Amino acid sequence: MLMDSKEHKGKGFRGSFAKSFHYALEGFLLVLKTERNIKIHLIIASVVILISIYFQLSTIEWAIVFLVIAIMIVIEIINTAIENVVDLVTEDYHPLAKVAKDVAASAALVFACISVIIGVILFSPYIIEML
Ligand SMILES: Nc1ncnc2c1ncn2[C@@H]1O[C@H](COP(=O)(O)OP(=O)(O)OP(=O)(O)O)[C@@H](O)[C@H]1O
Repeated sequence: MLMDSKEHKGKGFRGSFAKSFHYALEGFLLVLKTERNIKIHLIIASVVILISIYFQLSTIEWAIVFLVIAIMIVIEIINTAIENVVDLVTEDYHPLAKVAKDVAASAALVFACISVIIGVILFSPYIIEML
């Protein structure tokens, strides 16, 4: 059984959980350090948060803002993982490597477009009111 084999290796639940958390954090820091796109997303997210503070969004609007930011960041993280796996499989040009990377990147593009639409829906009433 899984539990038995883990206990056999001397890894209790807490030990393995702490290790998993550590590796996940390492992964996130690596993405932050190496991926240009994630830096751009974080800068845009900071600007959106400042605008949201200025307009004093409602609780549900804040929840939408954070959800959109979180989904965008998660897509970039998964995209980075896919890119690395593709590079691990082949360093040569391969049509399937191109498909995998381009399709993964398209997820970020599609959600970026959706985010803009959500942003327009969310902020346009505040902007119109200001005019
Ligand atoms: N092994 C490969 N075979 C075929 N095409 C590839 C391969 N590696 C990359 N490409 C093509 O080059 C594009 C850019 O790939 P690359 O690995 O440089 O990602 P990137 O543009 O640096 O992504 P990001 O900016 O998110 O890190 C891919 O979207 C794909 O079209």
